[in-house]
Amino acid sequence: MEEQGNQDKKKKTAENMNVLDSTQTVIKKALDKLGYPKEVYELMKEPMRLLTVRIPVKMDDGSTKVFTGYRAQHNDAIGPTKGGVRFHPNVTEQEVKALSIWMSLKAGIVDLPYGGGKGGIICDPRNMSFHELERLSRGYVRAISQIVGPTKDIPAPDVFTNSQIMAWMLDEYSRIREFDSPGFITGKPVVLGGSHGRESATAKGVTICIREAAKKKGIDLKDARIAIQGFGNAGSFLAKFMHDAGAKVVGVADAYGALYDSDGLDIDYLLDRRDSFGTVTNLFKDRLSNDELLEIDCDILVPAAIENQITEKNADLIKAGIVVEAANGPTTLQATKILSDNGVLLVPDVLASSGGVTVSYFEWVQNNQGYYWTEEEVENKLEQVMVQAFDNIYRLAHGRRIDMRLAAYMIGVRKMAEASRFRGWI
Ligand SMILES: NC(=O)C1=CN([C@@H]2O[C@H](COP(=O)(O)OP(=O)(O)OC[C@H]3O[C@@H](n4cnc5c(N)ncnc54)[C@H](O)[C@@H]3O)[C@@H](O)[C@H]2O)C=CC1
Ligand SMILES: O=C(O)CCC(=O)C(=O)O
Repeated sequence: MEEQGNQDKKKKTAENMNVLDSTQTVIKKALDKLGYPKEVYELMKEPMRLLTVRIPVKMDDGSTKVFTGYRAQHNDAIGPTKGGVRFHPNVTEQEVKALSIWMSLKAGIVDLPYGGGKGGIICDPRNMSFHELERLSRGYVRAISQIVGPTKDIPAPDVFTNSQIMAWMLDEYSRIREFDSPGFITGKPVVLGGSHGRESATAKGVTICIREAAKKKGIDLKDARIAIQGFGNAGSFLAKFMHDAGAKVVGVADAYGALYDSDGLDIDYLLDRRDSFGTVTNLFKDRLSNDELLEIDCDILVPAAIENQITEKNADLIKAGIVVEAANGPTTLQATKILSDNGVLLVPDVLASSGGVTVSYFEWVQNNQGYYWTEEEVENKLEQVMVQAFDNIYRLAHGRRIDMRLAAYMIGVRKMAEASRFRGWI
């Protein structure tokens, strides 16, 4: 089946699609607005540490394949670094670096005692067997074991990784260190010390942001029309929460195309039929393209898949009045400006998707204290954190007449800059 990524077509434009470059641009603006000297930007523009590893894996057919992986640690002035591990064919060093910076910003925004980290392996798990994936996951942990750990850098799930992969990684780490160490990783199965509510946490956080943004725009969520690009962990739970809230989910997309129904899709059926990689559209003949999904008539649009989906090519064609970024980096800077000029309320990734790392933090705290919370406790705490974070950023954006992305970066970098200064690094 042909993947519908529209990357190649988009690369031909002059628009800057380099996610690291774009992030650096906004970090610089945020630090300038906060009045920090240029040394602070020099420190923050790149991760402090990046490890590249080569992981040999015995494949089921007896051959050996060598995979390239990365772990980036952006800044550990506040505490251990933290962030997911992505298994995807398009993983690059630049992407992992940008993703680690975004994790630092998220930690600042929701006030967690962490810096940002992120990992990735160039691979396509959709074409690998269960056992090959286990060997790859364990090999990655062996390769990065020196720089990670519960007080150093704590991995978690991201695109095409899940609680099973976290379980193998935990087991491998515990074997290397010769003690059981649940706080090494989050997003684990609950029976291995995972937190209730972590699986749905990213989507819960996005749901709270949608609710708050809808209030600002005077949109009633009941009967609001929503389109979601991505039907994996973030996108599928979100579809369920929106459906349960009475909204009409009129469009969903995965890597192979999109489904649309102006009367609302049958979300329970789609959830039942989707596979573990968030694929569901392949079951239908009548599909739209991913590009078409972004442009459908709806009130709320949620990119929940990969980077660089909303660009200067399609930003003007977006009909939604609210765009909430569940994915990391789905909108280019040029497109951010176009949406803002068009009066679209854009809730940026570093805020909207921070529910995942927030509950990961709760998981780590529960592991450290050996005392576990109910799902209700987790959800109440997440609600408080997200509402506060949304309010801080919305108020700053309005007060300073800037877009919410810049406001989020200003709030996200501040504590890290202060901690780095107190440590005497800058
Ligand atoms: N899982 C988590 O806790 C968090 C995830 N995120 C972000 O949310 C986004 C989605 O992540 P998950 O739902 O966890 O991943 P997932 O692996 O569960 O699902 C990924 C979805 O994206 C689709 N997809 C993959 N390649 C695509 C392409 N080239 N074009 C269009 N769609 C494509 C897949 O078909 C699938 O539906 C990512 O940007 C991730 O970094 C952000 C914060 C936390
Ligand atoms: O749960 C975590 O620690 C990290 C989640 C993540 O990778 C992200 O927010 O992009």
